[in-house]
Amino acid sequence: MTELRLPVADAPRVVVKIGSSSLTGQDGRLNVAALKALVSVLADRRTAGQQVILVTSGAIAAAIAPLGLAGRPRDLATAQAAASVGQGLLVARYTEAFAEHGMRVGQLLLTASDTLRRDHYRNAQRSIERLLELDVIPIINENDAVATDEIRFGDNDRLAALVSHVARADALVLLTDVDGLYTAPPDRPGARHISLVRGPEDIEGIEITARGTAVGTGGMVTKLESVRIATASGIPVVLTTASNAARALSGENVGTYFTPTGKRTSRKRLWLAFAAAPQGRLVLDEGAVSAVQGGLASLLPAGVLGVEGNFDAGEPIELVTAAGKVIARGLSAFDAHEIPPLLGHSTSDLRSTLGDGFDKPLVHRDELVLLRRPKRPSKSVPTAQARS
Ligand SMILES: Nc1ncnc2c1ncn2[C@@H]1O[C@H](COP(=O)(O)OP(=O)(O)O)[C@@H](O)[C@H]1O
Ligand SMILES: N[C@@H](CCC(=O)OP(=O)(O)O)C(=O)O
Repeated sequence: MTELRLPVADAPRVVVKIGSSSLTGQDGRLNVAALKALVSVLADRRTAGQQVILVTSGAIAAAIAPLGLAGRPRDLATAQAAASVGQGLLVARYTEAFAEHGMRVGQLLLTASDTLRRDHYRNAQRSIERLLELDVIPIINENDAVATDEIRFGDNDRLAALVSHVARADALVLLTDVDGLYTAPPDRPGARHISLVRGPEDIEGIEITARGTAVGTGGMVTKLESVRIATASGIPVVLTTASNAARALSGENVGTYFTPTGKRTSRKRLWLAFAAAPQGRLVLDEGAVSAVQGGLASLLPAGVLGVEGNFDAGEPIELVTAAGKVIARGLSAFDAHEIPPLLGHSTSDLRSTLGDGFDKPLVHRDELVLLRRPKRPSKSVPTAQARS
């Protein structure tokens, strides 16, 4: 075990996500041996005192053979029907496999909004908490059978990160078919394994693809999105193969380790940063960009050059530099059409000319989330290492 990985080995509560690629064989059928091997590792962790939450893919893949489908369905209706058939089969297998270790499971099927809308979030949180108190292993998948294209993740990577936030987990382990992140898709000659990532700047310029395996969804793109969500909320992530699960959970130096980049953030800020669809933009001058990036300032009309889009007060918008780079997201305090007359004026001017109610920030700092932090001055540890 390495000291760096202690937060995973000692995590009181861990979320483990296993992808479709690790649970299905070449023939598209559920690989029951792989499922049982994972269950055995998780059961050992539970016996050792760690609380375990499993986010598992595999419902659609599990239905390919029984329904006689040629491959993974591409249209939403067939994918939903396949998920409905396969989910039952999948959970039945988990129920049997955990029962062999004397453990019970509970199924939760969530949609994206269940992890982000306030009332749904609290319900999911209460439900997971109670299952854990009852010593039940929560088994979670996306509710594919009812999730429509607009509100669906499609992959389980981002769902796992949001579940880690909902469940206040201490670590997230993503299990897939590659032993971590590489500088390019691993089948590419010269691709090098990366063992440690301390922030987005450590992986700038690496090449990743959204195309996963034949049965997986999202490839490395959604895994890095998941990492971004979890680490920004203070949760360390290990990305490795399913066969390394036991070693990853006990803190051994396998796969890629992503250290936290921030502290646990509120549900509202999480939604703003990762899920909300921005309805417009404010273009900031250089002074406003530095003030906002400093992390403590609200956005005042004096530092805004322009407004784009047609949004209402309270809706999410992007804050961008004059060159169009998005630096933050926030909730607008004004309707878009109210903003142009305010631009360039100080709040005291606005109070004297337009009256109370117009002297407030366009975006209050409590409703603002930075998306890019200024670069760290230096790196002391090389992170991309040649594969041995
Ligand atoms: N830079 C990269 N490093 C590692 N894997 C990558 C990279 N770019 C693309 N990939 C691909 O991502 C795939 C895993 O994604 P996916 O098939 O969606 O898995 P899962 O079903 O486990 O979610 C790997 O098989 C790998 O080929
Ligand atoms: N919810 C889907 C999972 C979608 C999927 O394949 O996700 P992933 O394994 O993260 O690429 C299922 O159970 O089939």
